[in-house]
Amino acid sequence: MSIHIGAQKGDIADTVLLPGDPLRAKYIAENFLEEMACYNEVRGMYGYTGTYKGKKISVQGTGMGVPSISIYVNELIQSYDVQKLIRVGTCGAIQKDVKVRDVILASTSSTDSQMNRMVFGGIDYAPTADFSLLKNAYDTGIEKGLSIQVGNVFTSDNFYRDNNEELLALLDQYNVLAIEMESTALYTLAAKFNRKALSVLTVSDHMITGEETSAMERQTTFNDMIEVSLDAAIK
Ligand SMILES: O=P(O)(O)O[C@H]1O[C@H](CO)[C@@H](O)[C@H]1O
Ligand SMILES: O=c1cc[nH]c(=O)[nH]1
Repeated sequence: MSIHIGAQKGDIADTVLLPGDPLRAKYIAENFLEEMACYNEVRGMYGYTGTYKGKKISVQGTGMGVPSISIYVNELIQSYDVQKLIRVGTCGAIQKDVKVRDVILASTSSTDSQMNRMVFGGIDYAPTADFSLLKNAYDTGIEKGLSIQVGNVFTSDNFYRDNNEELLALLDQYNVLAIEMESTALYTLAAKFNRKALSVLTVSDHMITGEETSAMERQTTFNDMIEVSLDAAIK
């Protein structure tokens, strides 16, 4: 057991999907995994292990924001030796040609996260996706005929920002596709421990046009993202 995950070693697969919302973890386990069992209920942050197309896969909620996902990624790697970590999250689109329900593969992530500043000080580290996972996910998405975008996302410590309009204009100008709150931590920790990581994101709302999905849709569905992630994980 680790501090925040009540599993024994061996209960968790070496590949783990990571939704921010623990109820999305439950949805994925119940709808996509066979022979699944719940290994974690600590803090309601559900974790499940099952099989997908015969391969052992786990899915673990991470909570929202860099501090929360950092706890789960650290423990999954250091206590359970997890090798491949794939975030299955939601994001708000910035670019006009990115539409609600599109799937984004974050090749890299920019950030205002204080946690990375504490690690890197004055250096601008570039958190980066694992290329093999990114390629597998991209190829899978194209095979499925999805509207799939690859690029830079912005990981913010802040959901409600006072300077939102200025920030969106700046990120738009520099071709950032969308905003979310965890990818930088995932990529930075994966690099630190030499693991493979990818963030697959569904656009849940558009920050320029105001179009959005329902809370229920964010909690469940988004099946394209889940299938792309599971198929990329086992390729
Ligand atoms: O849907 P999840 O994976 O939680 O991701 C996004 O949604 C949350 C904000 O509503 C943040 O965690 C953000 O990154
Ligand atoms: O962090 C996030 C996630 C989804 N939508 C947003 O606007 N921000």
